[in-house]
Formats: sequence, structure tokens, C-alpha cells
Amino acid sequence: MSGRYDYERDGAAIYRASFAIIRAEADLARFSGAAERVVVRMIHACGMTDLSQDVDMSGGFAEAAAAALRRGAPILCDARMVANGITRARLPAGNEVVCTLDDPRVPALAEKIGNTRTAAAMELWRARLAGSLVVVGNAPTALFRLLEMLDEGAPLPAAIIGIPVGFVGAAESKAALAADGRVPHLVVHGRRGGSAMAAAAVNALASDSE
Ligand SMILES: C/C1=C2N=C(/C=C3N=C(/C(C)=C4\N[C@@](C)([C@@H]5N=C1[C@](C)(CCC(=O)O)[C@H]5CC(=O)O)[C@@](C)(CC(=O)O)[C@@H]4CCC(=O)O)[C@@](C)(CC(=O)O)[C@@H]\3CCC(=O)O)C(C)(C)[C@@H]/2CCC(=O)O
Repeated sequence: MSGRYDYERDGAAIYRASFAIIRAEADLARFSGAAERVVVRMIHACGMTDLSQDVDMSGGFAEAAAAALRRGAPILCDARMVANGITRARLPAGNEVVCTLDDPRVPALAEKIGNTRTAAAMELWRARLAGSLVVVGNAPTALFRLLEMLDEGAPLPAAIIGIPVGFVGAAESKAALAADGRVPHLVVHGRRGGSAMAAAAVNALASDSE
């Protein structure tokens, strides 16, 4: 050991210790298998062991999302922060990770539909939506717009991770997804959520290893 601070320097050991602390402190009784690993990794990303009480996964969500990834489904993300947080080396089929927010058509599209840029960026997902894994970690308007697109007959994704964060529309958009029932889903009810947590959920689903 060198330096005046005594701290763990081994990355693998840090992960092992973190996951052990989470499993000791969090109430994970409602979850098993892949679903449990998803919740553990989401807690790992935010540091809040009470998060598990707000997690709502529809039956078969983890299996449907993991199977879609193994089939090579694209991962459609609302924000670059979500896309950048996904560990490419864990993905089982070299899955394409897509964020259309920077597409030059988006600002005009947002103006035209009278919505945010993140919501407008969803329009550019249509051709890839069927069987995809959708991941909304930031923008409530994106999640609302996705549900509207499904109402309009857009193809169904294989699974939706809907965990936007915030104070305006976040809780409401997640409640709407949970009530919708058309697609296997993961939500965190209330204000909590965010890009790091959403990326962590994908990373947990992408591989059996922690
Ligand atoms: C209202 C918005 C919210 N953003 C939140 C939190 C964070 N956003 C960050 C950043 C850098 C981005 N947010 C945008 C998506 C931007 N944020 C919005 C919008 C104005 C509307 C979305 C909505 O309400 O549904 C949205 C712009 C838009 O027109 O869609 C972003 C695109 C803005 C930009 O840089 O142009 C950008 C995303 C960049 C990317 O691709 O990754 C933060 C990092 C804020 C910061 O800079 O401090 C932070 C990240 C949180 C996270 O974990 O993802 C809220 C709180 C989610 C908020 C929506 C709800 C609310 O209560 O206000």
C-alpha cells in the first residue's frame, strides 16, 4: 500500500463488497434470478438501498428483455447519457445502441409536433421498434410519447425500461407505463430514476455475470 489513505484499490473487490452490502441491506425478497440482479445493479448505480420498494417489474420482464438482447435486439435510448452508460463488452450479440437525440431532423420535428426534443427523437425509432429493448432514463415526455406512438399502432418493443427521473411528469409517465400492460416493463415508481440507473439495468440484463 502507498499513500496516506487506506482504501480498497482492487476494482473487482470493490464491486464484490458493494454487491454484498446491497444484498445485506436491501429488501430483495420480491425478486429472484435476473430480476434480482437488475435491482441490485440499479441500487449500485444510485446508492439507495430502499429503492427496491419502488421497483415494479411486470411478470417475465427480465426474461423477455434478456432474451431480446440475446437475439440481437437494438437498444433504443432516450438520452446519450443512457447510451454511454451501457457496457458494450457485456452485450451478448454486439447489439446496436441507438440514441436519435442528435439527429439533425429532431429540432424541426420537435417544433412540428409541439413537444420536447427527446419526445421528437422517438419518431426516428419507428423502423427499429419491433422487438427492441427501449430504455428511457431521463425524459418523461419521451415515455409519454412512446405510449402515444404505441396507441397509434407503432410496432411493439420486446420490453421497456421506463425510469425517467424528476418532478414534472416522471411519476405520472411511469404510472402510465405500468398501467398500460402491452409490453413487459420495468419502472421505479415516484420521482427517482435516471440515466445511470437505466444503464445499470441494461448492464445487469446483458450478462449473467456480476
Ligand atoms: C425537463 C428536462 C429534464 N432533465 C432532467 C435531468 C437531467 N437532464 C440533464 C441533461 C444534460 C439533459 N436533459 C435533456 C434530456 C433535457 N432535459 C429536460 C428536457 C428539457 C425535456 C425532457 C422532458 O421533460 O421529458 C430535455 C430537452 C428536450 O428538449 O428534450 C437534454 C437533451 C438537454 C440538452 O442538453 O440539450 C440533456 C440530455 C443529454 C443526453 O443526451 O444525455 C441533466 C444531466 C441535467 C444537468 O445538466 O444538470 C440531468 C440528468 C438526469 C439523468 O439521470 O438522466 C429531468 C430532471 C429529468 C427533467 C425532467 C423532469 C423534471 O422534473 O424537470
